[in-house]
Amino acid sequence: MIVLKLGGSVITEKDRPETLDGAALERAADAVAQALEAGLEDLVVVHGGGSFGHYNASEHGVSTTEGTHDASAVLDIHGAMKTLNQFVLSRLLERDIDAVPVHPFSAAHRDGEGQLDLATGQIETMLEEGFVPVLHGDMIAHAGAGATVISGDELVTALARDLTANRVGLCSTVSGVLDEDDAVIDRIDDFDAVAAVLGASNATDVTGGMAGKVRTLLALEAEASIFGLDALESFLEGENPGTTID
Ligand SMILES: Nc1ncnc2c1ncn2[C@@H]1O[C@H](COP(=O)(O)OP(=O)(O)OP(=O)(O)O)[C@@H](O)[C@H]1O
Ligand SMILES: C=C(C)CCOP(=O)(O)O
Repeated sequence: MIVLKLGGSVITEKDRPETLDGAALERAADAVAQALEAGLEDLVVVHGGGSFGHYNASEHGVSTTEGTHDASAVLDIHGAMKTLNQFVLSRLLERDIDAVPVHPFSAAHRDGEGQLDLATGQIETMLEEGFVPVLHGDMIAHAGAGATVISGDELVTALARDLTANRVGLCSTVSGVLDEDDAVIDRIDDFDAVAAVLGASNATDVTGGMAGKVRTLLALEAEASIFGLDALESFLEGENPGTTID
């Protein structure tokens, strides 16, 4: 089974509020369709926010740790993510992929320690029935904080662990984690060894950019690959492009 994240920085124009990168999303959808046609059976797709969600969250002062009790703020952020989810679903459906939505707001929460609890029974059943579940970064209820943001990266790690994924891929706008000379780092197994080169996103981002991504993926037992859109096909074919986090 593969858990694949389509980064918001790839499928949207991250520096222009609520703007899709239509061409990039079409390319990603083509690569997914090709892999399914070639025999890939179990695939869970997660997408990030890019210019949907992050701007709204930032305007409302909400992040993965700073919550809100204002339902209209929750709906604003959740609504933006659902709009993007609808775009992703429709591009997949156009390619005859049986993609169905899973909205984390109704399927997950954090406890008082910030620990994530994500229901996965419905996702397992969707997979067994031949669907491709498509989740997204979202807002979720958070004990003691109202509701906070959950990133697609956190969802990827929780899904990979709970569904025992064989392969985990994060398709982002960069060809991997880059070092100080902008060369792709082949493998990362220690946060401190690369902390100096890990930055936030270069656009509005409430979930920590590349530093947040690497930290989250290091907590996962399975290996994960971070790569660019050019390498999505090769990842889905079984290669390990970009940076491997283990
Ligand atoms: N060392 C680094 N190597 C690569 N990218 C880095 C590095 N440090 C910071 N970045 C930034 O991290 C960004 C990727 O993180 P970002 O969270 O934006 O990706 P994403 O997951 O594709 O998008 P989203 O969070 O919207 O889903 C890059 O576009 C770049 O600006
Ligand atoms: C900003 C929101 C609501 C979700 C962000 O998810 P990410 O882009 O995967 O970090």
